[in-house]
Amino acid sequence: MTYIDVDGLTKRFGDTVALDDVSFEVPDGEFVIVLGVSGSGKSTLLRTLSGLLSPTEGDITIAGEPVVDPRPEVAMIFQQHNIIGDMTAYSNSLSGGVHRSGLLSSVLQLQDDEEKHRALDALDTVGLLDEAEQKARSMSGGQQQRVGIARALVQQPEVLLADEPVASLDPGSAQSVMGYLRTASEDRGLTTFCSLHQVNIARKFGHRFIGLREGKKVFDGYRDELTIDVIDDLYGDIDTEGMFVSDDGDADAAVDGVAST
Ligand SMILES: Nc1ncnc2c1ncn2[C@@H]1O[C@H](COP(=O)(O)OP(=O)(O)OP(=O)(O)O)[C@@H](O)[C@H]1O
Repeated sequence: MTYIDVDGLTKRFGDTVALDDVSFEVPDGEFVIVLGVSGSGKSTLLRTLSGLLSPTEGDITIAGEPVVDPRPEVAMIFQQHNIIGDMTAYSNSLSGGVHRSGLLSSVLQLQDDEEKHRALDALDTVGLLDEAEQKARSMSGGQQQRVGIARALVQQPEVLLADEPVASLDPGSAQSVMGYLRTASEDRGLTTFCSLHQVNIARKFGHRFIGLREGKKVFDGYRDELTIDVIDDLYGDIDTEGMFVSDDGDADAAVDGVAST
C-alpha cells in the first residue's frame, strides 16, 4: 500500500530549480536512501517531505494526508546532531516528546512516566542505555548522532527523515550509526528516507534508492539495480570505482553485526 506519494514535485528558489518534477510512491515501512552529488536536491526533497518547505508545484501526501506543515508523525534527523551538549543523553532523548507533551513540560521535565520510559527505550534501541546519564558534550560524534536518533524516536514518528546523518563521521562510526538507524526503522516499522554521500554505505544499508541529478529523479530502484553504471550516471566525472564494492553489502548481516557490537 502506498504510504508516501510524491507527485510532480518541483521546488524553485528564485532561478534555481532544486527539484524538477519529481514523482514516486513509497509503501509503508520502506528504507529509502537518496543519492546524488552536492546540490542535486537531496536536502530539499527531505525538507519538503517534512513540511519544512512547501513545494512550488506538485503534491506530497503521507498516509493520504497532504503535507502542508511539519507534523509529529514525521521526525527529522540532521547532520549536525542538533542535540544540547550540556544535557544528558537521557534529557536530550526525552526532549523528542516536546511535540506531544508541550514545551513547558519539556523544559521543566514534567513528562509522564510513559514518556520517560519511551526515552530510555529509544536510548536502548541505539545502544546507549548505559550512557543515559552522560552529558552529550562528552560523547563521540557517532554517539551524539545516536542520541539524535533516540530523540527522533521519542517523537513516536511513522516517518523518519535523516538528512546526511553520517556526513561528519569517520567510516566506522558512520556504519555503526547507519546500522542503528536501520534497526530502529525496522523494529518500529518506520518508513525512512536517508540522504547519503557515501555510496558504499548506501549500498550496505539501503533497501530502495532514489537518485537525483540537478533536481531530477534519474534513478529509482532496489539494491540489485544500483549498478556501477547507475552510480557513474549519478556522479558523472567523479571517480566512482572506489565507491562501489561488489556484493559485500548484505544489509541484514551489516545490521546484525552492528547490533551485536
Ligand atoms: N534556501 C535556499 N535558497 C536558495 N537556494 C537553495 C536553498 N536551499 C537549496 N538551494 C539550492 O537548491 C539546490 C539543491 O540544494 P540541496 O541542498 O537540496 O542539495 P543537496 O543535494 O542536499 O546538497 P548537499 O549534498 O551539498 O547537501 C542547490 O543549487 C542549492 O544551492
